[in-house]
Amino acid sequence: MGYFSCNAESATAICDSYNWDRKRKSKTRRVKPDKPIEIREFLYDDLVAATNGFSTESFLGKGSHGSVYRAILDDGKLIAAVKRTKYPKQTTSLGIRNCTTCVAAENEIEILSRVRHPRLVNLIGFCPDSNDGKLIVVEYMPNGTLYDLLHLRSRPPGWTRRVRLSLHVAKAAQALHSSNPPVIHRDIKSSNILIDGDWNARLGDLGLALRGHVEDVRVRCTPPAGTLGYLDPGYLAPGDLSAKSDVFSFGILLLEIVSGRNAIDVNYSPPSVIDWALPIIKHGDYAGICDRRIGPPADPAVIRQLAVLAARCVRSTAEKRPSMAEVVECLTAVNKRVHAPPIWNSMRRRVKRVESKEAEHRPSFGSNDLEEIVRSTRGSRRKLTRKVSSVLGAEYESEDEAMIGERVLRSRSIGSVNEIKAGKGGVRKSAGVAVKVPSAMRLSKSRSVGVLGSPRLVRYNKRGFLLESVKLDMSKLVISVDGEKSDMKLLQKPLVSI
Ligand SMILES: Nc1ncnc2c1ncn2[C@@H]1O[C@H](COP(=O)(O)OP(=O)(O)OP(=O)(O)O)[C@@H](O)[C@H]1O
Repeated sequence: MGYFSCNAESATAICDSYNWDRKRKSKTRRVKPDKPIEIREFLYDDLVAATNGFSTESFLGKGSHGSVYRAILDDGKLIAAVKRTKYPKQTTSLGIRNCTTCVAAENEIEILSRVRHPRLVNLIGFCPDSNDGKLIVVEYMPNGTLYDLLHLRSRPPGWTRRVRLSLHVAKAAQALHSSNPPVIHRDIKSSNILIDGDWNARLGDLGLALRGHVEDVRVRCTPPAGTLGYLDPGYLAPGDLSAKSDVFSFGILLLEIVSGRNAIDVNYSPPSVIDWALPIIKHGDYAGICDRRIGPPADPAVIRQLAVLAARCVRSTAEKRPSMAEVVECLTAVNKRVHAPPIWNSMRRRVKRVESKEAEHRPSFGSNDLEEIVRSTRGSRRKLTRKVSSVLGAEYESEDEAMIGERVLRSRSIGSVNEIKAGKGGVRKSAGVAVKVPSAMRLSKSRSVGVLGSPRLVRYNKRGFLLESVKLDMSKLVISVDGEKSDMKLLQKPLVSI
């Protein structure tokens, strides 16, 4: 027997339960009898005491259906969250059926009393005799919402955490979809994802959820609902609803997780994350949708798979979207990848670290027309050698070797410009740039350390610390070295005075 109404005195607190997992019912396995979900009934006064009279100190947040408070119960042994859904004043007992707030509260209790999962914000109990509204007691989530994590924290989460949280949400949605009868959440969004004490994501707020098969009268008669920005555009009438509407909302959430931008954000053009991200993904510029605060993940396959998955979830034809089970499978693979990156990723990360260190010191030259050349100041080669070797994790016997070492390694890691080999003088070409190279001087004279195989001009101070690093546009640049005693000059665009 399940829970039907909180108003009924006889409301049953023990309901049918662990039915989300189809595998549990597989014929090949011995099916254990389902453990009943225990739902507690709380006294109003106990909840008032547990929340210190619904005080501001206990206040956790406010949603469209009421406020949420932290409650200390069972002599401090249980910390829970109490959702206080206030009924509008004009609501009479007859009007409760038409009051969306009342329906949402009833609905949440009814569904959560039948479905339980480690990735959901599970129901602990309720208070049946509150006269001005409903009190729902759910598991307390001490680390806020995914929305806070993505948009309000000063330190944004990294890729490992983002992928892990996405997988948790997908698992929660899959659990709902695979329960019998299925549950469609209808309001998957970052503010409905709560973060528990172990930093796992939990899907909460089942106020709009629908339990039943799509052909059931109740499902067929419930008007569309959801949150703008996450709502499936194909869900215009009750009959359009399917689990794929949740998949759409999840796709938007995934784009939000990857990009760190809101589902609708007027600071972007276009404001809708889907209109903004899809053209970029279609061009194959997966890194272009990454949250700029953290940059793309070390392994490009991670962002590619996330972007492609999100794009599949938000397809306009619902049938073409993957099922939530498929989404879980895909994210499980991405999660493995992001946790155990290939060995070359560590190399890539080290090079990135070097680049970001350079960027910290980079002055703004007011021009983007710069590509890569490397140069050092006089008398600093020994220090430079040390710096380079420490960065690259290798020691070099001589300064010449160090320069060649830096040139080759940089060139490989960036992989964009041809190498210029040290040796006899003459004119060499690299990436379409003519470089006059005097013999011997490049590496043995202290002033100029030569041209490296990457389009960046770097200046060091006397102590060998990086002062500036400038990108150069190789197509507009000619570099010449005026004999053995002089430095390199930029002939066409003297943007940097050395
Ligand atoms: N179980 C919980 N544990 C801790 N804090 C919670 C919990 N549930 C909700 N909150 C906090 O209360 C706030 C309001 O939650 P609620 O679910 O009522 O609304 P919402 O999801 O933010 O908005 P809406 O009702 O419009 O969907 C949340 O943003 C969160 O900060």
